[in-house]
Amino acid sequence: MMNISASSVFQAYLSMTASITLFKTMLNQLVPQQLQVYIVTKIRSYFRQNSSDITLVIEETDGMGINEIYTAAEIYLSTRISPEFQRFRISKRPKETDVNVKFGNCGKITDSFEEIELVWRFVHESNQKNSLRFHGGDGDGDSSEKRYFELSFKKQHKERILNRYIPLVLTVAKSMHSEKKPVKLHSLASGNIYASKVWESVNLDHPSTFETLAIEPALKKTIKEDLDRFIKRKEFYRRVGKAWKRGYLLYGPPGTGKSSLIAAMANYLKFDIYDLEFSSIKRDADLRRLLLSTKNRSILVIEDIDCSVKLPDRNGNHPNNAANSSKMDQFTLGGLLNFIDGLWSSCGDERIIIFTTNHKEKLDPALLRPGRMDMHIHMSYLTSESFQVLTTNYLEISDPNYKGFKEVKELIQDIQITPAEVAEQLMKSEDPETCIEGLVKFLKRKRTSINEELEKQKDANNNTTDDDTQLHELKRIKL
Ligand SMILES: Nc1ncnc2c1ncn2[C@@H]1O[C@H](COP(=O)(O)OP(=O)(O)OP(=O)(O)O)[C@@H](O)[C@H]1O
Ligand SMILES: [Mg+2]
Repeated sequence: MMNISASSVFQAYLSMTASITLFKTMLNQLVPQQLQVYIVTKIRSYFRQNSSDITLVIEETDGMGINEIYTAAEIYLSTRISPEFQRFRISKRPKETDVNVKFGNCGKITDSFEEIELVWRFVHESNQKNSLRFHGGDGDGDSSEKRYFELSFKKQHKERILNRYIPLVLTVAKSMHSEKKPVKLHSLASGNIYASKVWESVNLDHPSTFETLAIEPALKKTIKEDLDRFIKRKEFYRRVGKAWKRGYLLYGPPGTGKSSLIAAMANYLKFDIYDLEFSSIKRDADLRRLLLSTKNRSILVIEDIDCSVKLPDRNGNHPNNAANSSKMDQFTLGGLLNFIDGLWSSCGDERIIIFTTNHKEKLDPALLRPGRMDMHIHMSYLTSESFQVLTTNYLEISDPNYKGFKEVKELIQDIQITPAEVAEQLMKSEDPETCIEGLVKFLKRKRTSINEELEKQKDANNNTTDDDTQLHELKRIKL
Protein backbone atom coordinates (compact mmCIF):
# COMPACT_ATOMS: atom_id res chain seq x y z
CA MET A 1 0.00 0.00 0.00
CA MET A 2 1.32 3.44 -0.84
CA ASN A 3 2.15 5.46 2.27
CA ILE A 4 1.56 9.21 1.84
CA SER A 5 2.99 11.29 4.68
CA ALA A 6 1.08 14.28 6.02
CA SER A 7 3.77 16.72 5.04
CA SER A 8 3.92 15.47 1.46
CA VAL A 9 0.16 15.96 1.14
CA PHE A 10 0.53 19.42 2.61
CA GLN A 11 3.35 20.27 0.20
CA ALA A 12 1.30 18.99 -2.69
CA TYR A 13 -1.59 21.12 -1.58
CA LEU A 14 0.60 24.20 -1.40
CA SER A 15 2.15 23.71 -4.79
CA MET A 16 -1.27 22.95 -6.22
CA THR A 17 -2.70 26.14 -4.79
CA ALA A 18 0.26 28.09 -6.11
CA SER A 19 -0.35 26.68 -9.57
CA ILE A 20 -3.97 27.65 -9.61
CA THR A 21 -3.31 30.93 -11.39
CA LEU A 22 -1.77 29.07 -14.30
CA PHE A 23 -4.48 26.46 -14.18
CA LYS A 24 -7.11 29.19 -14.19
CA THR A 25 -5.65 30.77 -17.33
CA MET A 26 -6.01 27.43 -19.11
CA LEU A 27 -9.53 26.97 -17.77
CA ASN A 28 -10.45 30.46 -18.92
CA GLN A 29 -9.71 29.48 -22.46
CA LEU A 30 -11.37 26.05 -22.43
CA VAL A 31 -14.21 25.91 -19.86
CA PRO A 32 -17.26 28.11 -19.10
CA GLN A 33 -16.80 30.34 -16.04
CA GLN A 34 -19.32 28.66 -13.70
CA LEU A 35 -17.70 25.31 -14.34
CA GLN A 36 -14.29 26.84 -13.61
CA VAL A 37 -15.36 27.86 -10.09
CA TYR A 38 -16.79 24.40 -9.45
CA ILE A 39 -13.62 22.60 -10.55
CA VAL A 40 -11.28 24.84 -8.58
CA THR A 41 -13.38 24.57 -5.41
CA LYS A 42 -13.51 20.78 -5.65
CA ILE A 43 -9.75 20.47 -6.11
CA ARG A 44 -9.08 22.71 -3.11
CA SER A 45 -11.52 20.89 -0.82
CA TYR A 46 -10.07 17.50 -1.89
CA PHE A 47 -6.65 18.52 -0.66
CA ARG A 48 -8.04 20.04 2.52
CA GLN A 49 -9.93 16.89 3.49
CA ASN A 50 -7.01 14.60 2.87
CA SER A 51 -4.30 16.30 4.85
CA SER A 52 -3.54 16.41 8.53
CA ASP A 53 -3.42 20.17 8.20
CA ILE A 54 -6.04 22.65 9.07
CA THR A 55 -6.82 25.93 7.38
CA LEU A 56 -8.37 28.90 9.08
CA VAL A 57 -10.19 31.24 6.74
CA ILE A 58 -10.06 34.86 7.83
CA GLU A 59 -12.52 36.87 5.78
CA GLU A 60 -12.41 40.63 5.39
CA THR A 61 -15.93 41.03 6.78
CA ASP A 62 -18.15 38.79 8.87
CA GLY A 63 -21.27 39.89 7.01
CA MET A 64 -22.01 42.68 9.52
CA GLY A 65 -18.78 44.61 9.69
CA ILE A 66 -15.01 44.57 9.42
CA ASN A 67 -13.32 41.47 10.77
CA GLU A 68 -10.66 42.72 13.18
CA ILE A 69 -8.53 39.63 12.67
CA TYR A 70 -8.36 40.30 8.93
CA THR A 71 -7.26 43.90 9.49
CA ALA A 72 -4.74 42.78 12.09
CA ALA A 73 -3.40 40.07 9.76
CA GLU A 74 -2.84 42.65 7.03
CA ILE A 75 -0.81 44.83 9.37
CA TYR A 76 1.03 41.92 11.00
CA LEU A 77 1.96 40.30 7.69
CA SER A 78 3.48 43.53 6.41
CA THR A 79 6.33 42.80 8.84
CA ARG A 80 6.81 39.33 7.37
CA ILE A 81 7.24 40.34 3.71
CA SER A 82 10.53 38.89 2.56
CA PRO A 83 12.94 40.72 0.20
CA GLU A 84 12.15 38.31 -2.69
CA PHE A 85 8.63 39.68 -3.09
CA GLN A 86 8.23 41.70 -6.24
CA ARG A 87 4.70 42.94 -5.93
CA PHE A 88 3.28 45.01 -3.10
CA ARG A 89 0.12 46.91 -2.44
CA ILE A 90 0.70 50.31 -0.90
CA SER A 91 -1.83 52.65 0.63
CA LYS A 92 -2.13 55.64 2.93
CA ARG A 93 -5.22 56.96 4.71
CA PRO A 94 -5.64 60.74 5.01
CA LYS A 95 -4.95 60.77 8.75
CA GLU A 96 -1.99 58.42 8.71
CA THR A 97 1.61 59.54 8.57
CA ASP A 98 3.27 56.58 6.83
CA VAL A 99 2.65 54.49 3.74
CA ASN A 100 1.21 51.01 4.45
CA VAL A 101 2.82 48.15 2.58
CA LYS A 102 0.82 44.94 2.11
CA PHE A 103 1.69 41.87 0.21
CA GLY A 104 0.11 41.54 -3.20
CA ASN A 105 0.71 39.09 -5.96
CA CYS A 106 2.97 36.71 -4.12
CA GLY A 107 2.83 32.99 -3.45
CA LYS A 108 2.71 32.70 0.30
CA ILE A 109 4.13 33.96 3.51
CA THR A 110 5.55 31.51 6.00
CA ASP A 111 5.76 32.25 9.66
CA SER A 112 6.63 30.25 12.74
CA PHE A 113 5.29 30.39 16.26
CA GLU A 114 6.65 28.29 19.13
CA GLU A 115 8.25 26.09 16.45
CA ILE A 116 4.96 25.58 14.64
CA GLU A 117 5.22 26.17 10.89
CA LEU A 118 2.49 28.39 9.54
CA VAL A 119 1.59 29.36 5.99
CA TRP A 120 -0.40 32.46 5.16
CA ARG A 121 -2.06 33.07 1.79
CA PHE A 122 -4.03 35.97 0.48
CA VAL A 123 -7.07 35.11 -1.65
CA HIS A 124 -9.11 37.54 -3.69
CA GLU A 125 -12.36 36.30 -5.23
CA SER A 126 -14.76 38.15 -7.45
CA ASN A 127 -18.15 36.39 -7.33
CA GLN A 128 -19.98 38.65 -9.74
CA LYS A 129 -17.71 37.75 -12.57
CA ASN A 130 -17.62 34.17 -11.36
CA SER A 131 -13.92 34.09 -11.47
CA LEU A 132 -11.23 33.59 -8.90
CA ARG A 133 -8.17 35.71 -8.46
CA PHE A 134 -5.68 34.19 -6.13
CA HIS A 135 -2.98 36.19 -4.36
CA GLY A 136 -3.88 39.35 -6.22
CA GLY A 137 -5.58 41.83 -3.96
CA ASP A 138 -5.38 44.72 -6.43
CA GLY A 139 -9.19 44.85 -6.60
CA ASP A 140 -11.08 46.74 -9.27
CA GLY A 141 -13.76 48.07 -6.93
CA ASP A 142 -16.27 45.27 -7.70
CA SER A 143 -18.89 45.28 -4.90
CA SER A 144 -19.09 41.48 -4.70
CA GLU A 145 -15.41 40.99 -4.19
CA LYS A 146 -14.33 38.70 -1.42
CA ARG A 147 -10.93 38.87 0.18
CA TYR A 148 -9.61 36.57 2.82
CA PHE A 149 -6.51 35.10 4.32
CA GLU A 150 -5.93 31.41 4.70
CA LEU A 151 -3.77 30.31 7.58
CA SER A 152 -2.62 26.68 7.41
CA PHE A 153 -0.80 24.56 9.99
CA LYS A 154 -0.84 21.09 11.53
CA LYS A 155 -4.15 20.10 13.09
CA GLN A 156 -2.69 19.23 16.47
CA HIS A 157 -1.68 22.88 17.04
CA LYS A 158 -5.16 24.24 16.60
CA GLU A 159 -5.64 25.26 20.25
CA ARG A 160 -2.25 26.97 20.51
CA ILE A 161 -2.81 28.90 17.31
CA LEU A 162 -6.30 30.02 18.27
CA ASN A 163 -5.49 30.86 21.87
CA ARG A 164 -1.97 32.23 21.56
CA TYR A 165 -0.90 33.01 18.00
CA ILE A 166 -4.02 34.86 16.85
CA PRO A 167 -4.03 37.06 20.01
CA LEU A 168 -0.35 37.77 19.31
CA VAL A 169 -1.20 38.89 15.76
CA LEU A 170 -3.88 41.19 17.21
CA THR A 171 -1.52 42.67 19.79
CA VAL A 172 1.33 43.26 17.33
CA ALA A 173 -1.06 44.88 14.87
CA LYS A 174 -2.55 47.10 17.59
CA SER A 175 0.81 48.45 18.65
CA MET A 176 1.95 48.92 15.03
CA HIS A 177 -1.25 50.74 14.26
CA SER A 178 -0.88 53.10 17.19
CA GLU A 179 2.72 53.82 16.17
CA LYS A 180 1.57 54.96 12.75
CA LYS A 181 -1.36 56.99 13.96
CA PRO A 182 -0.59 60.71 14.30
CA VAL A 183 -0.87 62.13 17.80
CA LYS A 184 -3.87 64.43 18.13
CA LEU A 185 -4.44 67.51 20.16
CA HIS A 186 -8.07 67.87 21.25
CA SER A 187 -9.18 71.22 22.53
CA LEU A 188 -12.54 72.73 23.41
CA ALA A 189 -14.73 74.43 20.85
CA SER A 190 -18.32 75.68 20.89
CA GLY A 191 -20.48 72.88 19.63
CA ASN A 192 -23.89 74.53 19.08
CA ILE A 193 -25.97 77.62 19.61
CA TYR A 194 -26.23 76.91 23.34
CA ALA A 195 -22.45 77.16 23.38
CA SER A 196 -21.97 73.80 25.01
CA LYS A 197 -18.39 72.75 24.47
CA VAL A 198 -17.20 69.86 22.35
CA TRP A 199 -13.75 68.46 21.58
CA GLU A 200 -12.17 69.56 18.34
CA SER A 201 -8.97 67.90 17.17
CA VAL A 202 -5.92 68.68 15.05
CA ASN A 203 -2.73 66.70 14.50
CA LEU A 204 -0.19 67.51 17.17
CA ASP A 205 2.86 68.59 15.26
CA HIS A 206 4.81 69.53 18.35
CA PRO A 207 8.43 68.48 17.73
CA SER A 208 9.26 68.09 21.43
CA THR A 209 10.66 64.68 22.37
CA PHE A 210 12.61 63.34 25.32
CA GLU A 211 15.77 63.81 23.24
CA THR A 212 15.13 67.52 22.68
CA LEU A 213 14.02 68.19 26.23
CA ALA A 214 16.62 70.07 28.28
CA ILE A 215 16.10 68.70 31.76
CA GLU A 216 18.34 66.89 34.22
CA PRO A 217 19.28 63.50 32.69
CA ALA A 218 18.35 61.67 35.91
CA LEU A 219 14.88 63.26 35.94
CA LYS A 220 14.38 62.45 32.28
CA LYS A 221 15.27 58.82 32.93
CA THR A 222 12.91 58.62 35.91
CA ILE A 223 9.99 60.01 33.90
CA LYS A 224 10.56 57.67 30.96
CA GLU A 225 10.85 54.65 33.22
CA ASP A 226 7.70 55.65 35.04
CA LEU A 227 5.79 55.88 31.76
CA ASP A 228 7.19 52.54 30.56
CA ARG A 229 6.18 50.85 33.80
CA PHE A 230 2.71 52.33 33.64
CA ILE A 231 2.13 51.07 30.10
CA LYS A 232 3.33 47.56 30.91
CA ARG A 233 1.27 47.09 34.06
CA LYS A 234 -2.23 46.42 32.79
CA GLU A 235 -2.42 43.16 34.74
CA PHE A 236 -0.98 44.74 37.86
CA TYR A 237 -3.64 47.46 37.94
CA ARG A 238 -6.34 44.86 37.40
CA ARG A 239 -4.97 42.63 40.14
CA VAL A 240 -4.79 45.35 42.78
CA GLY A 241 -8.17 46.73 41.74
CA LYS A 242 -6.93 50.16 40.73
CA ALA A 243 -8.05 52.07 37.66
CA TRP A 244 -5.33 52.03 35.01
CA LYS A 245 -4.48 55.71 35.22
CA ARG A 246 -1.54 57.84 36.30
CA GLY A 247 -1.42 61.45 37.43
CA TYR A 248 1.47 63.88 37.12
CA LEU A 249 1.79 67.35 38.58
CA LEU A 250 4.33 69.48 36.71
CA TYR A 251 5.38 72.58 38.57
CA GLY A 252 8.01 75.24 38.05
CA PRO A 253 8.59 78.73 36.68
CA PRO A 254 7.37 79.78 33.21
CA GLY A 255 9.61 78.65 30.37
CA THR A 256 11.11 75.61 32.06
CA GLY A 257 9.49 73.12 29.71
CA LYS A 258 6.25 71.94 31.35
CA SER A 259 4.23 72.12 28.14
CA SER A 260 7.20 70.76 26.18
CA LEU A 261 7.35 67.77 28.53
CA ILE A 262 3.65 67.06 27.95
CA ALA A 263 4.21 67.07 24.18
CA ALA A 264 7.27 64.83 24.63
CA MET A 265 5.22 62.36 26.68
CA ALA A 266 2.45 62.31 24.07
CA ASN A 267 4.94 61.76 21.24
CA TYR A 268 6.72 59.05 23.22
CA LEU A 269 3.59 57.08 24.09
CA LYS A 270 1.65 58.02 20.93
CA PHE A 271 -1.19 59.16 23.18
CA ASP A 272 -3.61 61.91 22.16
CA ILE A 273 -3.75 65.04 24.29
CA TYR A 274 -7.02 66.49 25.61
CA ASP A 275 -6.40 70.08 26.63
CA LEU A 276 -9.09 70.88 29.18
CA GLU A 277 -9.44 74.62 29.45
CA PHE A 278 -11.16 75.29 32.75
CA SER A 279 -12.19 78.83 32.05
CA SER A 280 -14.60 77.74 29.33
CA ILE A 281 -16.43 75.18 31.49
CA LYS A 282 -19.28 76.38 33.59
CA ARG A 283 -20.87 73.35 35.19
CA ASP A 284 -19.96 69.94 36.58
CA ALA A 285 -22.37 68.38 34.11
CA ASP A 286 -20.42 69.83 31.17
CA LEU A 287 -17.19 68.68 32.67
CA ARG A 288 -18.52 65.15 33.12
CA ARG A 289 -19.79 65.00 29.55
CA LEU A 290 -16.47 66.20 28.17
CA LEU A 291 -14.42 63.85 30.28
CA LEU A 292 -16.55 60.89 29.31
CA SER A 293 -16.01 61.60 25.64
CA THR A 294 -12.22 61.34 25.94
CA LYS A 295 -10.68 58.19 24.50
CA ASN A 296 -8.43 55.56 26.03
CA ARG A 297 -4.65 55.88 25.63
CA SER A 298 -4.82 59.61 26.10
CA ILE A 299 -3.40 62.41 28.24
CA LEU A 300 -5.82 64.80 29.88
CA VAL A 301 -4.06 68.11 30.48
CA ILE A 302 -5.17 70.89 32.78
CA GLU A 303 -2.64 73.73 32.48
CA ASP A 304 -2.09 76.43 35.09
CA ILE A 305 -4.50 74.84 37.52
CA ASP A 306 -3.82 77.59 40.09
CA CYS A 307 -4.84 80.54 37.94
CA SER A 308 -6.93 79.31 35.01
CA VAL A 309 -10.08 79.62 37.06
CA LYS A 310 -10.99 80.65 40.57
CA LEU A 311 -11.86 77.24 41.84
CA PRO A 312 -14.49 76.89 44.48
CA ASP A 313 -13.37 74.70 47.35
CA ARG A 314 -14.52 71.14 47.92
CA ASN A 315 -17.64 72.32 49.78
CA GLY A 316 -18.76 74.37 46.82
CA ASN A 317 -17.91 77.72 48.38
CA HIS A 318 -16.97 80.07 45.60
CA PRO A 319 -14.21 82.54 46.53
CA ASN A 320 -16.01 85.66 45.28
CA ASN A 321 -19.70 85.18 44.80
CA ALA A 322 -20.80 82.10 46.68
CA ALA A 323 -24.03 83.76 47.62
CA ASN A 324 -25.04 84.62 44.06
CA SER A 325 -24.52 81.36 42.30
CA SER A 326 -26.58 78.26 42.53
CA LYS A 327 -24.61 75.24 43.73
CA MET A 328 -26.18 73.08 41.05
CA ASP A 329 -24.82 75.20 38.25
CA GLN A 330 -21.39 75.68 39.62
CA PHE A 331 -18.31 74.03 38.41
CA THR A 332 -16.56 72.70 41.50
CA LEU A 333 -13.10 71.44 42.21
CA GLY A 334 -14.74 68.61 44.17
CA GLY A 335 -16.64 67.69 41.01
CA LEU A 336 -13.46 67.48 39.03
CA LEU A 337 -11.49 65.47 41.57
CA ASN A 338 -14.26 63.05 42.42
CA PHE A 339 -15.01 62.44 38.82
CA ILE A 340 -11.38 61.90 37.85
CA ASP A 341 -10.81 59.46 40.69
CA GLY A 342 -14.15 57.76 40.37
CA LEU A 343 -16.26 57.17 37.35
CA TRP A 344 -13.98 58.62 34.71
CA SER A 345 -11.02 56.42 35.56
CA SER A 346 -13.09 53.29 35.72
CA CYS A 347 -14.61 53.97 32.30
CA GLY A 348 -11.34 53.78 30.42
CA ASP A 349 -7.88 52.36 30.26
CA GLU A 350 -4.40 53.81 29.97
CA ARG A 351 -5.36 57.31 31.03
CA ILE A 352 -2.84 59.90 32.06
CA ILE A 353 -3.80 63.14 33.71
CA ILE A 354 -1.40 66.07 34.00
CA PHE A 355 -1.82 69.28 35.95
CA THR A 356 0.65 72.11 35.51
CA THR A 357 1.26 75.11 37.71
CA ASN A 358 3.79 77.88 38.23
CA HIS A 359 2.84 78.05 41.91
CA LYS A 360 2.60 74.73 43.66
CA GLU A 361 2.21 76.49 46.99
CA LYS A 362 -1.08 78.05 45.85
CA LEU A 363 -2.75 74.77 44.99
CA ASP A 364 -5.70 73.37 46.85
CA PRO A 365 -4.41 70.73 49.31
CA ALA A 366 -7.01 68.36 47.87
CA LEU A 367 -5.00 68.24 44.67
CA LEU A 368 -1.75 67.59 46.47
CA ARG A 369 -2.80 64.92 48.89
CA PRO A 370 -0.93 61.60 48.51
CA GLY A 371 -2.45 59.27 45.98
CA ARG A 372 -4.07 61.98 43.92
CA MET A 373 -1.15 62.85 41.67
CA ASP A 374 1.22 59.90 41.47
CA MET A 375 4.29 61.95 40.66
CA HIS A 376 5.19 65.58 41.36
CA ILE A 377 7.76 66.74 38.79
CA HIS A 378 9.74 69.89 39.45
CA MET A 379 10.75 71.63 36.23
CA SER A 380 13.53 73.98 37.17
CA TYR A 381 16.13 76.35 35.78
CA LEU A 382 18.83 75.35 33.31
CA THR A 383 21.86 73.35 34.49
CA SER A 384 25.18 72.60 32.71
CA GLU A 385 23.89 69.20 31.54
CA SER A 386 20.61 70.51 30.22
CA PHE A 387 22.43 73.41 28.52
CA GLN A 388 24.34 70.79 26.57
CA VAL A 389 21.05 69.33 25.28
CA LEU A 390 20.03 72.77 24.01
CA THR A 391 23.33 73.33 22.16
CA THR A 392 23.05 69.89 20.55
CA ASN A 393 19.53 70.69 19.36
CA TYR A 394 19.84 74.33 18.42
CA LEU A 395 23.47 74.55 17.25
CA GLU A 396 24.25 70.89 16.54
CA ILE A 397 27.24 71.14 18.84
CA SER A 398 27.68 68.34 21.35
CA ASP A 399 31.35 68.98 22.18
CA PRO A 400 31.31 70.03 25.87
CA ASN A 401 34.57 71.96 25.39
CA TYR A 402 33.32 74.17 22.56
CA LYS A 403 34.55 77.78 22.68
CA GLY A 404 32.68 79.80 25.27
CA PHE A 405 30.80 76.88 26.87
CA LYS A 406 32.92 76.97 30.04
CA GLU A 407 32.00 80.61 30.63
CA VAL A 408 28.31 79.99 29.92
CA LYS A 409 28.22 77.08 32.36
CA GLU A 410 29.80 79.16 35.11
CA LEU A 411 27.28 81.94 34.55
CA ILE A 412 24.38 79.46 34.53
CA GLN A 413 25.46 78.18 37.95
CA ASP A 414 25.50 81.72 39.24
CA ILE A 415 22.05 82.89 38.12
CA GLN A 416 18.73 81.23 37.53
CA ILE A 417 17.89 81.12 33.87
CA THR A 418 15.15 79.21 32.08
CA PRO A 419 15.69 76.93 29.07
CA ALA A 420 13.25 79.16 27.15
CA GLU A 421 15.46 82.23 27.66
CA VAL A 422 18.59 80.42 26.54
CA ALA A 423 16.80 78.80 23.59
CA GLU A 424 15.79 82.27 22.44
CA GLN A 425 19.43 83.41 22.46
CA LEU A 426 20.56 80.32 20.56
CA MET A 427 18.17 81.13 17.73
CA LYS A 428 19.49 84.63 17.14
CA SER A 429 22.09 83.66 14.53
CA GLU A 430 22.91 80.75 12.28
CA ASP A 431 26.54 81.00 13.32
CA PRO A 432 27.16 79.04 16.58
CA GLU A 433 30.04 81.27 17.70
CA THR A 434 27.93 84.41 17.35
CA CYS A 435 25.13 82.71 19.33
CA ILE A 436 27.41 81.75 22.19
CA GLU A 437 29.01 85.22 22.29
CA GLY A 438 25.51 86.73 22.38
CA LEU A 439 24.46 84.32 25.14
CA VAL A 440 27.51 85.19 27.28
CA LYS A 441 26.72 88.90 26.94
CA PHE A 442 23.06 88.25 27.79
CA LEU A 443 23.94 86.25 30.90
CA LYS A 444 26.44 88.88 32.06
CA ARG A 445 23.89 91.66 31.60
CA LYS A 446 21.41 89.63 33.57
CA ARG A 447 23.93 89.04 36.38
CA THR A 448 24.78 92.75 36.52
CA SER A 449 21.13 93.75 36.71
CA ILE A 450 20.54 91.26 39.52
CA ASN A 451 23.53 92.59 41.47
CA GLU A 452 22.40 96.18 40.97
CA GLU A 453 18.93 95.34 42.17
CA LEU A 454 20.40 93.61 45.18
CA GLU A 455 22.50 96.66 46.02
CA LYS A 456 19.48 98.95 45.73
CA GLN A 457 17.50 96.79 48.10
CA LYS A 458 20.34 96.64 50.56
CA ASP A 459 20.54 100.43 50.55
CA ALA A 460 16.79 100.82 50.90
CA ASN A 461 16.68 98.52 53.90
CA ASN A 462 20.01 99.71 55.13
CA ASN A 463 20.61 96.07 55.42
CA THR A 464 24.11 94.70 54.99
CA THR A 465 23.34 91.00 55.28
CA ASP A 466 23.64 88.81 52.22
CA ASP A 467 20.54 86.85 53.06
CA ASP A 468 20.29 83.72 50.96
CA THR A 469 16.54 83.81 50.40
CA GLN A 470 16.65 87.40 49.25
CA LEU A 471 19.42 86.65 46.80
CA HIS A 472 17.48 83.63 45.61
CA GLU A 473 14.42 85.78 44.89
CA LEU A 474 16.44 88.43 43.11
CA LYS A 475 18.07 85.94 40.83
CA ARG A 476 14.67 85.35 39.29
CA ILE A 477 14.43 88.92 38.01
CA LYS A 478 14.23 89.11 34.26
CA LEU A 479 16.02 91.70 32.16
N1 LIG B 1 13.34 72.06 29.25
C1 LIG B 1 13.29 72.52 27.99
N2 LIG B 1 13.89 71.86 27.00
C2 LIG B 1 13.85 72.31 25.74
N3 LIG B 1 13.24 73.43 25.37
C3 LIG B 1 12.62 74.15 26.33
C4 LIG B 1 12.61 73.71 27.67
N4 LIG B 1 11.91 74.60 28.40
C5 LIG B 1 11.52 75.53 27.55
N5 LIG B 1 11.92 75.27 26.31
C6 LIG B 1 11.68 76.11 25.13
O1 LIG B 1 10.92 77.22 25.56
C7 LIG B 1 9.62 77.25 24.99
C8 LIG B 1 8.59 77.46 26.10
O2 LIG B 1 8.60 76.33 26.96
P1 LIG B 1 7.28 75.68 27.59
O3 LIG B 1 6.08 76.26 26.95
O4 LIG B 1 7.42 74.20 27.55
O5 LIG B 1 7.41 76.19 29.07
P2 LIG B 1 6.37 76.07 30.25
O6 LIG B 1 7.13 75.56 31.43
O7 LIG B 1 5.20 75.28 29.82
O8 LIG B 1 5.96 77.56 30.50
P3 LIG B 1 4.60 78.14 31.12
O9 LIG B 1 4.67 77.91 32.60
O10 LIG B 1 4.66 79.58 30.79
O11 LIG B 1 3.46 77.43 30.48
C9 LIG B 1 9.44 75.88 24.33
O12 LIG B 1 8.74 76.01 23.13
C10 LIG B 1 10.85 75.42 24.10
O13 LIG B 1 11.28 75.90 22.84
MG1 LIG C 1 3.15 75.79 29.52
